[in-house]
Amino acid sequence: MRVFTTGQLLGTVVAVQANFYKVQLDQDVREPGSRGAGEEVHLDSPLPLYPLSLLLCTRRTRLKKIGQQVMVGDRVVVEEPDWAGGRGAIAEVLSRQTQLDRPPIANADQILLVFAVADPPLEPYQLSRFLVKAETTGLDVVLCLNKSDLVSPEIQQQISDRLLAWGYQPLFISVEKQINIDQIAKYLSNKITVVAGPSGVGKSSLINALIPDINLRVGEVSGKLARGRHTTRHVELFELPNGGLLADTPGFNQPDVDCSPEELVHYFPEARERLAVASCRFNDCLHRDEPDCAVRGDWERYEHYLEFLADAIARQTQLYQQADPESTLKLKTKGKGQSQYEPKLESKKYRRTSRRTQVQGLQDLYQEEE
Ligand SMILES: Nc1nc2c(ncn2[C@@H]2O[C@H](COP(=O)(O)OP(=O)(O)OP(=O)(O)O)[C@@H](O)[C@H]2O)c(=O)[nH]1
Ligand SMILES: [Zn+2]
Repeated sequence: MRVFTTGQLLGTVVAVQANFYKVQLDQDVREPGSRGAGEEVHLDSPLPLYPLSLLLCTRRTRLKKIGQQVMVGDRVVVEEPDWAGGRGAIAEVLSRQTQLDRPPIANADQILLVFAVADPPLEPYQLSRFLVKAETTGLDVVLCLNKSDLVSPEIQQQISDRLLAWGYQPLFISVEKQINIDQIAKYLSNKITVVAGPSGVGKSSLINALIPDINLRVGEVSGKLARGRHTTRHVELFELPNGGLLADTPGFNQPDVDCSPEELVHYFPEARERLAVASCRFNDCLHRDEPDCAVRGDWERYEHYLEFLADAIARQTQLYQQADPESTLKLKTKGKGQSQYEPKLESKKYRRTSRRTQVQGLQDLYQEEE
């Protein structure tokens, strides 16, 4: 445990409920030999209401005054622990390594994308969409394919080869047959991981397998536990037995890829690979039918790229129109019959999005299914 000064503790915010923050301390203060703050705790005294490594905290007035928000995943300094009551106060928020705004999660390291090889069938286009969406966050993407018990090793090899060409190495698992669950656990250890994937692929089953006592931890939620099904923006981090935290989120079906047309290409590893060794003739190439394009070619997902690009352009046009309905959009024609709406005046609001804003775009991953 990193002790800043006497009485200060370091921990991670694992849940936010109204103005209360559930903070998991870095070390269970009951452990013998742990220092600081724990002096008043006697191991033989009656058990407090709260586990000692978990404190329900408020936010110091000073933080409110400076407008410092506290998010799930935040690393915080806790003061004035009241061990008997399981309470404390957040005095400081350490600077964030990463930040997702929708859902609000600080310091996530990676996205665990869960799909199934069958039941529901693996849909390349849907998978592609999820992958691109995940790439827009800037976090690492771990792809795991569940229900491997339902297809032969030959089929698995075919899927694997295909996805390798996309730039991803899938991990085949089966929650039901307990295949490669320990492998997944290794990937997740000591990291903050956001779980995502369509409905019915086995996310709940996987989480239950990874965290056997999760039912106890989410005892207040009834029915299908821990999936946050009844809340839109509720995010909770669950502790993995071997260290690390898992952000469970509601399922989602077809996430919208909401990036600009220019940046889309960077979310395809295959295209990135091409651009690493060659350049397009034009700086603002959108890789459609421009001459001397380094990206266009016979890679499987090029078709997906074109479809997402059309969406991105349509969305951008709509944005411009919303920004200034009076503005006359002129249809700019490029090369052979290729056309695109461009505003006459560049609006400051819509200049190229920064990496920072890109990182905020997970919203659609977490839209609740109807
Ligand atoms: N054959 C097989 N079935 C599995 C496996 N893992 C999960 N299932 C089944 O798949 C179905 C869906 O599993 P869930 O864990 O509810 O899937 P989910 O992704 O959480 O679904 P949502 O809650 O709708 O997002 C259940 O009937 C599971 O029993 C597996 O490895 N093999
Ligand atoms: Zn190009």
